[in-house]
Amino acid sequence: MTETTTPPVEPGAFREAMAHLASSVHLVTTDGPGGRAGFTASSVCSVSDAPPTLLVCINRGSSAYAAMSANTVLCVNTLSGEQAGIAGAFGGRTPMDERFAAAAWGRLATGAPVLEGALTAFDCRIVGRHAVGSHDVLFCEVVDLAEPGGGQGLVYAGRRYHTLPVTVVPPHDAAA
Ligand SMILES: NC(=O)c1ccc[n+]([C@@H]2O[C@H](COP(=O)([O-])OP(=O)(O)OC[C@H]3O[C@@H](n4cnc5c(N)ncnc54)[C@H](O)[C@@H]3O)[C@@H](O)[C@H]2O)c1
Ligand SMILES: Cc1cc2c(cc1C)N(C[C@H](O)[C@H](O)[C@H](O)COP(=O)(O)O)c1[nH]c(=O)[nH]c(=O)c1N2
Repeated sequence: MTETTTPPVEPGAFREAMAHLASSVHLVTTDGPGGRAGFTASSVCSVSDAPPTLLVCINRGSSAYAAMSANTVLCVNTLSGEQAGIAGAFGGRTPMDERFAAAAWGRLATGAPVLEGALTAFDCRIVGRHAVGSHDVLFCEVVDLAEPGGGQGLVYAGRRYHTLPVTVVPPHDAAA
């Protein structure tokens, strides 16, 4: 009997397909005994609102991985359209001190760096993790929120950054 096996999808073909998706862009930051670190992330998703929980996917090869693991806290800083430059700085190969020198930072409950002017920010404790392929999926309980910074969202799609257009919503009676 001849066995037929479906050829696996090549990583390059998967990434090519993924390049069609649009994602919000975040800086995931941490500080604590393992040191200060951060990276640009698009693989971030809401999991639950009770308790409020996000997931963050981090490549175990990332230079931020050891600090994220040791500190067990992180902040998801969601970027606005004016903050594409700092997404580049945190997107790899730039020394950590240079990444953090590119912006102003505060702190909330966990002590993880909170980006001033971020569209929104979620201060989190890492409550679970699951290794999948090259990445760890971090389950992050949200323990504090930043004041919204205002502005339009930054979107990564087609390997480029875009700013969401300003949407003018007509008043209810005008739309009737
Ligand atoms: N989830 C991730 O780890 C992730 C996401 C986006 C970009 N990146 C990295 O940023 C750099 C620039 O990315 P790009 O969009 O210009 O080109 P790309 O062709 O490497 O990636 C296209 C898309 O594939 C997905 N992707 C890329 N690398 C991945 C990985 N290692 N694991 C899971 N998904 C992955 C992302 O959705 C990305 O937008 C690359 O080094 C890429 O690996 C990583
Ligand atoms: C738009 C965009 C989106 C993402 C990334 C990059 C860019 C440009 N990178 C890659 C990540 O930012 C980069 O690998 C780290 O900064 C680690 O690089 P160093 O090891 O520090 O040089 C990334 N890495 C990761 O582990 N999870 C993710 O969700 C993403 N998303």
